[in-house]
Amino acid sequence: KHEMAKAEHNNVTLGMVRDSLIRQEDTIVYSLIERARFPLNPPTYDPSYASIPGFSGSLLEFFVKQTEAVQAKAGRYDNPEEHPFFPDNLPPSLVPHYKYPEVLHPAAMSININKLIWDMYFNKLLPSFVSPGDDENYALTAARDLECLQAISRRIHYGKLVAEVKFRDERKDYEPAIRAQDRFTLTNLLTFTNVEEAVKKRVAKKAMTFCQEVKLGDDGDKGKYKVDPAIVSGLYADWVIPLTKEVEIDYLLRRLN
Ligand SMILES: O=C(O)C(=O)C[C@]1(C(=O)O)C=C[C@@H](O)C=C1
Repeated sequence: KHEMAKAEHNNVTLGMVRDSLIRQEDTIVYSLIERARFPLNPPTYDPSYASIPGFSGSLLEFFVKQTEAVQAKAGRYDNPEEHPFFPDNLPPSLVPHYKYPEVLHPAAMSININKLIWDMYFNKLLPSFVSPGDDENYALTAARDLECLQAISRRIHYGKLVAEVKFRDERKDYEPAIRAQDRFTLTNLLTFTNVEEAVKKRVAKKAMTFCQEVKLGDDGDKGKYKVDPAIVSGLYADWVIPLTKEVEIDYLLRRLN
């Protein structure tokens, strides 16, 4: 009974959640375009380059840890949609606590797959969409990387909310699979192949639209993109959608705890 009251009170629908995922596609595509303005800039990631007093690690790690510390103090991680990449030793929020509606099961707090997202981004994605080379803009490079990581992380962890809404809509189907801790059945229940196909197509189309050079007059440069649309749809097919589903399953497995 308590659960029902909560669901009604919060009233989030699958349509609303999907609208947010669609809007987040824009943010992800744009963040990749912004990063692609710079070449790979390897020293950004090289611990022996930075030699920052009192810090051992790369310039990127320094930038991300310091930025997350400031954002934590400003309250960013009070928002259940936000997940830090370095959650250990983050300073507490210094601002008045905003009471976000409690939509998710408390177990949601223990799910953070940013380590996986970090490795995927730096090992697989980044080398595939930036040009090799070095223009020495390391601070800007680190800032653009963090924007990409945060946008991708927010989208993937949104799976918690997607799963919660699906669970509420079809509780009697989900409950037995959760009690049995049956990943296979849960995967089948939460998968909508047609939706996944539409996401991939739409993302490719957005990449084609946002990534083309806008020119007045002749269209001489058609086919030249700031980020290859195939890489963006590949990112979704290989990583974003599978990891969103992973978060959904991780969440559902704990949903009755
Ligand atoms: O829209 C959903 O239902 C989701 O769970 C999100 C999503 C996605 O990542 O885009 C993941 C799994 C579904 O098969 C379809 C789409």
